[in-house]
Amino acid sequence: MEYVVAAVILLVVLVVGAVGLVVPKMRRRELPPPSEASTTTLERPPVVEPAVEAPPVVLPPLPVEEEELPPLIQKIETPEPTAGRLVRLRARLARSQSALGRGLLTVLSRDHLEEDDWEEIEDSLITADVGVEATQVIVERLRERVRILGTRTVAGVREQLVEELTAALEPDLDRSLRTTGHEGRPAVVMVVGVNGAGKTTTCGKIGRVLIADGRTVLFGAADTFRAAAAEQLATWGERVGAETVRGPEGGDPASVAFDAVKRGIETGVDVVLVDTAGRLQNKIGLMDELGKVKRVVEKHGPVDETLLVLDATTGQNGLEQARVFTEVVDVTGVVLTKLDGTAKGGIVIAVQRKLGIPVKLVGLGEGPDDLAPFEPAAFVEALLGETA
Ligand SMILES: Nc1nc2c(ncn2[C@@H]2O[C@H](COP(=O)(O)OP(=O)(O)OP(=O)(O)O)[C@@H](O)[C@H]2O)c(=O)[nH]1
Repeated sequence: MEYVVAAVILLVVLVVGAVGLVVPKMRRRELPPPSEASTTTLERPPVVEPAVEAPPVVLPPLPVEEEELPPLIQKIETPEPTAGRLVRLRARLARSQSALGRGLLTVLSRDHLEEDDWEEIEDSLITADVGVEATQVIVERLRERVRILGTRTVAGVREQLVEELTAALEPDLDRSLRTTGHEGRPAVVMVVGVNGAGKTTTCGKIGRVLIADGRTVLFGAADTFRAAAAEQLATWGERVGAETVRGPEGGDPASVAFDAVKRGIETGVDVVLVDTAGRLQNKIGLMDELGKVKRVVEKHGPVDETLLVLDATTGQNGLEQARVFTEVVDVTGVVLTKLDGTAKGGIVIAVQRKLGIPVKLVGLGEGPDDLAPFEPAAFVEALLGETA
């Protein structure tokens, strides 16, 4: 019996041991193939750590790509200061004029100046559009100085030439723009000239000159013949934050000019700039119309400045046009444009001499700030270039 009990106990122990070995193996086989993590989890139950306050994680800022959005309001430009513009733009002039300076100085530096040499000097000046009359005066004065001085150095001759050309440009003329407003009324500037001389462009550039000098401006687009002109002027205005008064295409230019000044009075600007349509001096009807524009504007008060825009590349022909304009409107100043595109810078002397009106501004390129107040001495220096 004892043997039987012992055998049963032994059997039970064996059975339990066998089951203990087999069952875990079976369970493991049922599990999906273990990953490292899952193995760890199975073999080591997770330890519950005591709650500790984790230090704040400071992440570096993510680089944000800034998308360039179109500006809702167009950026208002700050025009270049006007002081020293002519000196800055002198290279434009020198490029096309240096032949004149070189030619004159080469002849003037010769040991003995004969009649032929003086004729050569005259020809150079006439070719540069200085005009016959002015050339004769300049050459006469130079001859006199050379005769008195006797020996000459290149530097000395250059200085004399600078002095004579500057004197021919009448440096004492008042070239300031009359843009001082009146009691409760802005100054009015009218811009006139033949087709394509550069009136609209110049109007825009003058606006920038005035704004650069701290004035407020309103444009009047009285060129109602050419729809693009009003558009062009409005664009100039937008760029510098100036209002433009326009009328219907083909409308009455005098009425647009009148409305522009009226608006200028209401808004209290310093200067109203009135752009007019280009017209040929031989078209009597159009010239009469220009006179009307001026008279209508003058119902508000006198026009302070009437600027005649002349294209320097038209040379002596431009002078005849200019003369007719001075008969119709009282021109108070000349703007000579496109001087960057001609080798005939001497036209400035001829214009002033023939019209007796000061050149107040010169255009030296198509850029918005390529308009400079005219300074005779700086102009002559640029005209002669860095010649030796
Ligand atoms: N190189 C150069 N071009 C200029 C200058 N001034 C004006 N222009 C150019 O001359 C062309 C005619 O200028 P506008 O201002 O349209 O002339 P406009 O007198 O108003 O013309 P109309 O309205 O047809 O009478 C344009 O292409 C201007 O860019 C300048 O000083 N130098």
